[in-house]
Amino acid sequence: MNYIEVKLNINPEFSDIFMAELGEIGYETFTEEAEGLNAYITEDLFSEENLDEIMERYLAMTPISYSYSTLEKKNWNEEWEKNYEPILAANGRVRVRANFHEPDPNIQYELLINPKMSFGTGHHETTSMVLSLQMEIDHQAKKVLDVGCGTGILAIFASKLGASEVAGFDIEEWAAENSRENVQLNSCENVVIRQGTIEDEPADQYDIILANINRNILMRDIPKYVEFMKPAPSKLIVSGFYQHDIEDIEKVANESGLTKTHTENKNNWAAVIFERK
Ligand SMILES: C[S@@+](CC[C@H](N)C(=O)[O-])C[C@H]1O[C@@H](n2cnc3c(N)ncnc32)[C@H](O)[C@@H]1O
Repeated sequence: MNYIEVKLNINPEFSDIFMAELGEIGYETFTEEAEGLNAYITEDLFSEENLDEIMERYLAMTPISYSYSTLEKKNWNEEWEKNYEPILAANGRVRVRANFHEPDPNIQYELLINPKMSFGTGHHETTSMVLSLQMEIDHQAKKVLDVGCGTGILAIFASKLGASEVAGFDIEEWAAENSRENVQLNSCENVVIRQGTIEDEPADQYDIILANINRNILMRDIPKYVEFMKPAPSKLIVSGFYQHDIEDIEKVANESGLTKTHTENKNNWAAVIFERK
């Protein structure tokens, strides 16, 4: 099956919104370029009418234009591979790669992540900082929950670090599907992935909760995450917010009975470990 490559000239601030919109109508993969967003869909699902309908809805808010072309299968693979380089995290102890990259036997942990359209390859500061904070925590025989699992990268790493059971969930169905594919690629048999929010999660108690989401969702949901934490010394690792938001996040966490034990910063992004008192 050939793929259609759609080149969208849009303001990068709108990338997430367009990925969500296009994801709904069958686009599988996205690459962010200097001049906008490239989106890929199989030829049978491509419809210029659907694309125009989305463009019309956003035209009043932001300038948009697009062009498209058919990619032969060979070109498609080249395009995908060209845009995704393996990345090292946690001081070189973790390497995130796709299954078409060569393995590196010198690396302690290799995570196989084919991101499709979900966030989470380790290229983003927040993901790589959470991977690095996970290395600081003993996962052996622990129960772990990954909130907003994206590609499943943090849940997969928890399993590789020795967790006994791992659950992950994401509000987006495509992210849950992509996480399940990546869980299989990494042969992590003790990881289950669900679609939904914390409200949909079956009552359970975890030693470690990972939540790389964003400031507002964390501010709202940290008290709910605490209901899923085992008694002290269970831990919550959060990221997805800026350094200047730490104070607000910490206030909510303190009010829920948590204490900050570690902080990491990279390019203004922050990641924090909280522990139950
Ligand atoms: C910043 S990404 C992080 C992905 C991955 N955990 C990582 O560290 O790279 C946040 C993810 O949370 C999901 N999300 C946003 N709001 C959510 C909510 N209320 N409940 C569950 N997932 C949510 C998004 O769909 C997205 O996949």
